[in-house]
Order: sequence, then structure tokens, then C-alpha cells
Amino acid sequence: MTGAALEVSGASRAFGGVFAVRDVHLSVAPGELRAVIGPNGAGKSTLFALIGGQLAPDAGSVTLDGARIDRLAAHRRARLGVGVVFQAARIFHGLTALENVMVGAHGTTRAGFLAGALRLPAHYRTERLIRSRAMQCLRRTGLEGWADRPAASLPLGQQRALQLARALCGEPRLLLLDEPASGLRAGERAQLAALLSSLRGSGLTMLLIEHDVAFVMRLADQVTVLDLGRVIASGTPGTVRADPHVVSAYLGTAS
Ligand SMILES: Nc1ncnc2c1ncn2[C@@H]1O[C@H](COP(=O)(O)OP(=O)(O)OP(=O)(O)O)[C@@H](O)[C@H]1O
Repeated sequence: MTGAALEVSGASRAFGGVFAVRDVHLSVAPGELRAVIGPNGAGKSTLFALIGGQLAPDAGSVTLDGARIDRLAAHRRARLGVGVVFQAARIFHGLTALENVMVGAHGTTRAGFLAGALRLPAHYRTERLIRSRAMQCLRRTGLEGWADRPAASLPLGQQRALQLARALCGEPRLLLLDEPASGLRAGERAQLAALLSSLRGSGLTMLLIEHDVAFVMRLADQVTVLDLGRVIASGTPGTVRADPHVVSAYLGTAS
């Protein structure tokens, strides 16, 4: 298909008269991995929330495959294919890895609560379908060997992959990731980078916000740099790294 998968156009959002995001334009092509970076307070989390639906913009628009989504609640955006991996590990520790992923598929299937409560055949069919889809997602994220382990017993890197698997089970058209590398050690970061690369190889469109500039520069197709709520640079990692505005606003102060 032609055109952007995600288009943010002139998006602004202020808090108490101060712009957190100001007239931001961002276009993510299908299959692209886009990173959004910027110093503390640059507006990354706010932009993320404007796309995911936790916030609505004061002005501007957000479209997914050409359809406006900026006035929709987060759960309706999720139904349309916006998958979100939040930074805080929202893992159900009492459930197995497989069960955690199955949770991601409920809500995207048709057989409803009543069919489940009445134990109708449709319920069992749906449950089987969900289970096999969840196993596929565990395979896609390299977690098939952990399927029946309690989620709490997974090392942090695998827990991060589990969050990804759960989001994938909702079959997103666009996956949003909030600082996926945060708190991970070097080896775990490298594993996560390989996983994100393989997902991109499968054609998934992704947007991630990240503090770790080195992580992003190795991984992303395109990088958008925010500072004080505005886009100050956008392009390939090489272009962005050489941009004097970026160097002075951000990279110059990073080690
Ligand atoms: N709910 C809110 N109420 C008031 N001000 C807010 C709110 N959310 C964000 N802000 C302000 O908007 C600006 C942008 O914040 P935001 O969290 O989006 O930046 P960020 O780039 O994600 O920062 P960090 O890297 O520190 O998480 C900051 O000045 C912040 O204080």
C-alpha cells in the first residue's frame, strides 16, 4: 500500500498553558521502525500518549492508515490496530508466560463473555484459537521454551520480550514501544535489538521512544528528535547524528 501507516499532523498539547508537544509532524511508512528521542521534558511521553490514545491533542490530527484516530479512546485505537508496550512491566506474575500472552488476544476475538460463561462450543473454539495464536507470538519472540513457566520467574530481558509477545497477540498494525531498553543490561539490550530487527523484518510498523541514543541509532530506520515539544530534526540515524541542532540540544550533552 502507498502512504504512511501513521501520520501525526500539526499535533499540539499543552498543560497549564505550557506546550509539551507543539505543532509536531511525523510520518511513519509501513514496515518502518521509527525512533523518537530527545532530552528530558522534550515531549516524548506526551507524543506517545497522543498516538496511543491516553491523551487527545489540543490541535492537529493523528491518522492510522488514513483514518483519523485522535479523538478515539485508547481501547478503540487498540481495536483498530494500535498496540502499546508500556515501560512499566504490566505482567501478570501469577500467570504463566503463555497465559500472559493469551490475555493480549482477548478483546480481539468475537466470542464474547456470554459464550464463555455458558461454555458454548464457540467459547472452546475461540480459546483454542487464542492459545495457538499466543504460542505463535511466543515463538516470534523466542520465548516458546518459557511458555508454561510462571511469568514472575522470567529474567527481565524475557519479561520485556513477553510484553512484546502480548502486544503482538493483538495483531497490531502499528506497535508503540515506550523505552523498551530501559533497565536492561548490555546483553539483554543486544537481544532486544535483535528481536526488534526481526519484527521489522516481518513487516511490522513500529514507533519507539527511547532515552538510549546508541540503542536507537543502531536500530531505527528513521529518527525524530524532539526538543521543548518541537521536532528539531528528522531523518536517518546518520543524518540526525550529524545535525548541528541535535548535537547542541542533545547529543552534545550525551556521553
Ligand atoms: N500531565 C502533565 N501535567 C503537566 N505537565 C506535564 C504533564 N505531562 C507532561 N508535562 C510537561 O510537558 C513537558 C513534556 O513532558 P514529557 O513527559 O512528554 O517529556 P519526555 O520527553 O517524555 O520527558 P522524559 O524523558 O523526562 O520522560 C514537560 O515539561 C512536562 O513537565
